[in-house]
Amino acid sequence: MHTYAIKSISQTDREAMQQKLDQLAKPIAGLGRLEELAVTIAGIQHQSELSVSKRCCLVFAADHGVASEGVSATPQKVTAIQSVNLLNGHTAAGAMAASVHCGLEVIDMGVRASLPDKRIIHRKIRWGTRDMLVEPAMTRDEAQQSIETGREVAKQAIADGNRVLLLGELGIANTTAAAAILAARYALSPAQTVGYGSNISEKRYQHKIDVVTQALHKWQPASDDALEILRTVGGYEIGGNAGAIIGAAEEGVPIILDGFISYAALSLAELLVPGIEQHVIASHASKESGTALVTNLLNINPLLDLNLAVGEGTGALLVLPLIDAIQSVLTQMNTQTDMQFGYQP
Ligand SMILES: Cc1cc2ncn([C@H]3O[C@H](COP(=O)(O)O)[C@@H](O)[C@H]3O)c2cc1C
Ligand SMILES: O=C(O)c1cccnc1
Repeated sequence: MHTYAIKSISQTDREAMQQKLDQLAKPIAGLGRLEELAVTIAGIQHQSELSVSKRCCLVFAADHGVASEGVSATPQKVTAIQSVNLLNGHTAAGAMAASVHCGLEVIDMGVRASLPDKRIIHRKIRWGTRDMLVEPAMTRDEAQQSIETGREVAKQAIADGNRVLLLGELGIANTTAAAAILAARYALSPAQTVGYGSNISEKRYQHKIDVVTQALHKWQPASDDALEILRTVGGYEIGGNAGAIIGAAEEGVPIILDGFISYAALSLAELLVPGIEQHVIASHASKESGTALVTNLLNINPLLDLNLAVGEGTGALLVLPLIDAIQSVLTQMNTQTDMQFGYQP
C-alpha cells in the first residue's frame, strides 16, 4: 500500500504565533478559539504569519448506487444539477463562496450524467458507484484511484497558489455511504451513525439503518483497512475528500473539513496516515446524528454548531470569516507597547 510523507507540524511557529497573540492589547487567551485557529494554521504552514487570502473550496461530486434502495428522499439527478448550479453561484455553497471571497472547483468523480460544462474538473471514475447491497460499491483500483485523484486535485490547487483549502461534496445518498464507513471504521452499530441526511422521513430512516446493517453484514470490511471500507461501502467523492486531506497535509496546507461526509473521509485518511487529524480544521458539528460521537473518536473539535445539513462545503466556508477576523487582528491590532502611545486620558 502507498505510504504518504506528510509535513510535520512546526512547534516553533506555533509558539511564535502564540507569543504574538500574547503581546496584543487584550487579555491573555482573550480571543479564545480564534487564537487556537491561528496557532493551528501557523503550525501547519510552518510560518508565524498567516497566508490565508487565496483559498479554494474543492467540491467533489459523485453518485451512489445505493440511492436505488430508497435511502434518500432526493432524486439522484440533483447531484448533476447542483454540480453546475454551484459553479453559477446558485446553490448554498455557491452563494456563500462569493460572500467569503473563496474560489470554487467542482470535481466530477463519478456523477451519473455527463457534465459538459468546461469549468468542471473531469475526473469521472464511473457513472456512480454500484449498489452496496448488491455488490461492493467499487473495485479496489477505483478506491485507490479516487484517493489519488483527490490528492492530485489538492496539489494542483496548491500549485495554483491557494494557501488554504476547503472541502465540499455533492452526492445524493452519500450520508448512507458515510454512515456505513464510520460504522465499519469504529465498529459502531449503524443506528449510531445513520442520520436523516437531506431530511428523510422516520420510515425511510429505519430503512436506511437496515440497508447499512445489511451491507456491512454482507461485506464485513476490516475496521483497519481503509481501502476495503471504501471499496465495499464508500463513494468516489468520499475517496476524493480523503485524498485531498492527504495531499494538503503533504504540502503543509491547512484544509477545512465540512460536515459528516468529510468526517467519514478523515476517518479513512487517518487510517492511511495516523496523526493526519492535526493537519485539518474541523468546521462545524453537523446536524447529522452521529457527528458528535465521530468527532470525539477522531479527536477533532468543530468550531461552529449551526445545525447545518446541506454539505457542499457550506460549513467549511463559514470558517473563513473567523480566519479573516484573526488575520485582521494580527495585522491591525495594537500590541501592549503600542497601546501606551495611543490615546492617553
Ligand atoms: C436540493 C439539495 C441540495 C443539496 N446539496 C447538497 N446536498 C447534500 O445532501 C446529499 C446527501 O443527503 P442524502 O444522503 O440524504 O441524499 C448530498 O448531495 C449532500 O451534498 C443536497 C441535498 C438536497 C436535497
Ligand atoms: O453533514 C453534512 O455535511 C451533511 C448532512 C446532511 C446532508 N448533507 C450533508
